Amino acid sequence: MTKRPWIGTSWKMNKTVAEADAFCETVARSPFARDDRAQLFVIPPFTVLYRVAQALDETDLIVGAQNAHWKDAGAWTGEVSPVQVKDCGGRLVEIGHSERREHFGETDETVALKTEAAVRHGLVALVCIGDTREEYDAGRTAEALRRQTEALISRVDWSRPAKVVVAYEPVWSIGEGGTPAEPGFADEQHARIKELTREKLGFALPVLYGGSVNPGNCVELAAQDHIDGLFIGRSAWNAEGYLSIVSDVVSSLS
Ligand SMILES: O=C(CO)[C@H](O)COP(=O)(O)O
Repeated sequence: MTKRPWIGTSWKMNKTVAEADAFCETVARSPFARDDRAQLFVIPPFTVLYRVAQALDETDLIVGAQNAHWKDAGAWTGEVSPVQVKDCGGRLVEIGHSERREHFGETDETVALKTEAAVRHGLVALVCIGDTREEYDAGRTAEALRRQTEALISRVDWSRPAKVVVAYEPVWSIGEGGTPAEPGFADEQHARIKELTREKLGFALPVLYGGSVNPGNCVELAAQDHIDGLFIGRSAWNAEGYLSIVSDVVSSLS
């Protein structure tokens, strides 16, 4: 069966309004703006979420937010709710990125609450999990992934349609100084996560790989049996870089 990979990027805390506009213009004009060989997605910061959703409205890209609270509204200064994300045109919420776990107190429990809320509001919950350098060095990758996977699925009402996608992002592979996971190693972890979700839910959740994806490793990573797509940071912040990875991956899989 031919794969239809997810290929997307989070801009993290980057891009002005003008830079966001330029990215969207390039992507919207490209042949990949409407291409059913891949599911493209882009996750801008909140400051331009509405604008990016509008700019990409005529394309097949999914636009999402980098976080959303578990409550619908209320006295939660500095937070944004899933209702507000939807209102801005967001269709996806990224949850539990390692930078939020490390710097903003995100825990397995808040990830579970946010995943449940995003799903309840019909959003795609893109939930990031990953082993830290210490866990990896101690041979505790499997244990870390089991704990985080069990948490993320724990509160969702699976008797209703639920759109949940997992991103395996080894913490040691992310950002400047990160080491991309070897494709074979990544594939083994993806297989593990998928098997665990199958065991618990009766079906396997899609699992994307993230962490130093670049033009040199994207094709091999995307070709792995259990890798359902790529979640890219730095190499996709420039629209041309993003589209070139999309083009390479899509043509290698077609
Ligand atoms: O979230 C990520 C993808 O948007 C992830 O942190 C990977 O970042 P990168 O190492 O800069 O690709």
